[in-house]
Amino acid sequence: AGAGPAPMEEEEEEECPELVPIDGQEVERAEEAERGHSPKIPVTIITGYLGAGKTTLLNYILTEQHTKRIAVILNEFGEGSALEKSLAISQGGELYEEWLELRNGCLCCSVKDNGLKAIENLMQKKGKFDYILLETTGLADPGAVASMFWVDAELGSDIYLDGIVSIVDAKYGLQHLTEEKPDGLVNEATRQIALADLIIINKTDLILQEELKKLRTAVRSINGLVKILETQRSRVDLCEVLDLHAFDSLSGLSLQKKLQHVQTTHPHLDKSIVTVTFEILGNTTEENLNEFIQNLLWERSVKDKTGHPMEVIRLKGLVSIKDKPHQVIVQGVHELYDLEETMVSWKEDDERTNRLVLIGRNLDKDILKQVFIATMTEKQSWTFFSLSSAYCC
Ligand SMILES: Nc1nc2c(ncn2[C@@H]2O[C@H](COP(=O)(O)OP(=O)(O)OP(=O)(O)O)[C@@H](O)[C@H]2O)c(=O)[nH]1
Ligand SMILES: [Zn+2]
Repeated sequence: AGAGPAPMEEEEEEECPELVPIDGQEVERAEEAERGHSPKIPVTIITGYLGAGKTTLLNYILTEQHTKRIAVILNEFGEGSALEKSLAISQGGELYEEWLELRNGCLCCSVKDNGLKAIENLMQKKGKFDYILLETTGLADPGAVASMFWVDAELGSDIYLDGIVSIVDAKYGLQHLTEEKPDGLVNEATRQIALADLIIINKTDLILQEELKKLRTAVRSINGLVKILETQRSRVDLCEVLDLHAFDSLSGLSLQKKLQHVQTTHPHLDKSIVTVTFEILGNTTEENLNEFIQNLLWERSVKDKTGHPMEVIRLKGLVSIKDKPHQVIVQGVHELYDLEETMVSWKEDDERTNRLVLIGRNLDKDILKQVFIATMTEKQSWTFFSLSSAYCC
């Protein structure tokens, strides 16, 4: 197995946006209010294996960030089923804490039925938050939680998913990645890396440079697209963590830049989750693109050479749809996906192209390319599917 691609953050110095001054925010709010709606509130999901440093990161953010009113939702599982969740709100350095009562232990269901409602109620009582941080339990699949917020945004909620941040324990990260699961399931640590929009390798004080390099290579082999930071005590530049806009069309421009650097990776650890990326010139149609994605994510009918269905955990891309003047961003998390037109327009017809990045298992680049090309050229029978659909256990 070759090494992963060169870490892109070294080539591509992404400028850190300045924090918006308060009066700027107020102007923005006033404008929004005039238009009759308040700004949507971002949710950042913070995931990572047990003890990786999630709470340390939350506390760091709460102490560093003074201009935003941040609500923190902790999804800590106790001994039995989690019947309560603690919700902390920070304002001007003070921390309020409340307990949410949840009907069952499943965060995705309970937040949906009850948690989001609880957040809304709380906002009515205490005034709006500017930001929500959600710490998942170390064993959670962030995909389920992410899907929920993502779907909810489509349904007109005033909360939207901003990004998934995964913290990796520098000392035990490699060990977590190699953990065997029954039934050959992908282990949690790997899943958390595959889904992340940002990875923070924390506790670098505990390991040698050589070990850190190994871990970085393993992380990169799983997710060829993600930005990787290394920290101690989860101390990061907040602009690297907050307001990533990883799931909306605003990420169109930055994704375009990133897609230039991402490379297909090679299986590194046993569970062979890899990143596959390819580019195909030309136009596709919305119907054909939907069919391609649905065959992949829903039907699982796209198989590798040995007949195993390809399993996609995360999907991102910029594609060209016939007759659409702008690039279209494709986003997928597990079975959920979404197409959205970006602000980036195609300058000339001869540069129209489709770039996809898939993270998952049994992914075969050549087969994927062929299937994509086929859906571009063949006339598919017209079928109606809604663009995204809610999934929940
Ligand atoms: N040596 C070292 N210890 C750290 C670092 N960051 C956090 N810790 C410690 O690691 C322990 C776990 O950190 P937490 O922030 O509670 O981790 P967590 O991911 O929230 O843990 P759970 O919620 O239990 O899954 C705490 O004792 C922290 O003080 C670091 O960079 N270096
Ligand atoms: Zn559920």
